[in-house]
Amino acid sequence: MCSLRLCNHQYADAAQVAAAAARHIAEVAQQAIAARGRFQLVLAGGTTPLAVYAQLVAMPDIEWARWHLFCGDERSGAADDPARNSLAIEQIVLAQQPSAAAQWYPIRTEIGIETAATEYAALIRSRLPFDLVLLGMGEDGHTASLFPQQPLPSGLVIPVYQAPKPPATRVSLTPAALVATHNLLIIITGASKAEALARWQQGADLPISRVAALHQQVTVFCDHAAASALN
Ligand SMILES: O=C1O[C@H](COP(=O)(O)O)[C@@H](O)[C@H](O)[C@H]1O
Repeated sequence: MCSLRLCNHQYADAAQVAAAAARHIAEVAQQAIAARGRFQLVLAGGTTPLAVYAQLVAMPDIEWARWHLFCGDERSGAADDPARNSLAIEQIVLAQQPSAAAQWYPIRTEIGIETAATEYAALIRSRLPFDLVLLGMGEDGHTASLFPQQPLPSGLVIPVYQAPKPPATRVSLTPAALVATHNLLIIITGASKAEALARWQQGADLPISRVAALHQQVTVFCDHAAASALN
């Protein structure tokens, strides 16, 4: 058990976090499909979740044709830009599990971030609530493309300008959209995240803490390295 109240599952390393997160997601998927006939999953960007996705596609008994895959945020660029979160998801998930492709909803930043944000808001409005939103956390406490020192956004999806982490222009689901979900799972690994995780524990006003505070039951999986500065 980790001492951050919300960090309720601590594992030895990033590989164990990925395995546990994949098991958790698969369990929630089974329950959602039994209850509602489909599983609506919002995928996190960045590098941390890639090992989770690799674990998921290798799992037997997953009904990929019933999985509906959304993105929590996207970086601007062409669809095949290596910086795009969607490209990694397509290469890891859809290349292995093509039956999920018909229910795959990337944020199309190639059409421009304002238009893409408007388009994605219209798409998800009719799909809420999600079944599970998966989030990572950056070294500055950002999550999705919600960065510190930005005004609290309204609506469901926003264009982001001047992000401190490249690329500067992005599209992000807002806190209101990210918490419109039955389950919220946050994964945090590595020593480079330790300071931000400790700041969250101490009550700092970070995007990750703002989002987590809006959901009643947040699950956080972290590894020992990320938890190393917690009290
Ligand atoms: O830019 C982003 O960063 C965060 C954290 O990424 P990671 O590589 O440190 O895991 C990620 O959660 C977000 O979706 C992404 O666009």
